[in-house]
Amino acid sequence: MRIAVTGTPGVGKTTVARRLADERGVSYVDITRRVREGASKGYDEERQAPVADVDALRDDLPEDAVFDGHLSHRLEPGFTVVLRCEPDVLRSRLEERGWGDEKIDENAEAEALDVTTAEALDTEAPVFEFDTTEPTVEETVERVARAVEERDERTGVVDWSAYVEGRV
Ligand SMILES: Nc1ncnc2c1ncn2[C@@H]1O[C@H](COP(=O)(O)OP(=O)(O)O)[C@@H](O)[C@H]1O
Repeated sequence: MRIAVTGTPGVGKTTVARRLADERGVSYVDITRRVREGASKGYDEERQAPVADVDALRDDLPEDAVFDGHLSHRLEPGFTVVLRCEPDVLRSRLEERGWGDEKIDENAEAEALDVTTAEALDTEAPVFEFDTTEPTVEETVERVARAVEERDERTGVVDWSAYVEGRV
């Protein structure tokens, strides 16, 4: 089965996807890296990032794998895991990466507004949403693995509306 691990930068995709792939003994696919290394069509100057070629990405994926990337839910997975993180905690994770304020604001806002979850729900795959704010990495991986086994589809597990209201 193909499992997509998606969400805003900093929510924990790489950490969780690598461990999940290890546990399941399947390939780990870094989708963002594939875009950077050629699965792209042009360059977005404003975002300073290549524009992903989703069709090219989709054509070249193993049958049994865990996909890591904020686009991975668009690659027709069998199951989508959307990781979530409280926006202020997310801000500190992104600050640790040395990201600039504008990029941090943009991503914290997208997280607060459930952007990735809404996109994932617009695809065919069942969606499992998981909050990584409080639990340890180990707890998160265990819960995600169990949810995949049990096909425990669930969304609406977080509500960051207070964050949005605090900023209007
Ligand atoms: N429960 C958790 N699940 C995943 N990552 C977590 C969790 N709690 C804290 N983290 C930390 O958050 C950071 C997430 O980074 P990363 O996995 O690269 O995110 P992403 O791939 O979404 O950008 C890591 O430093 C990780 O250790």
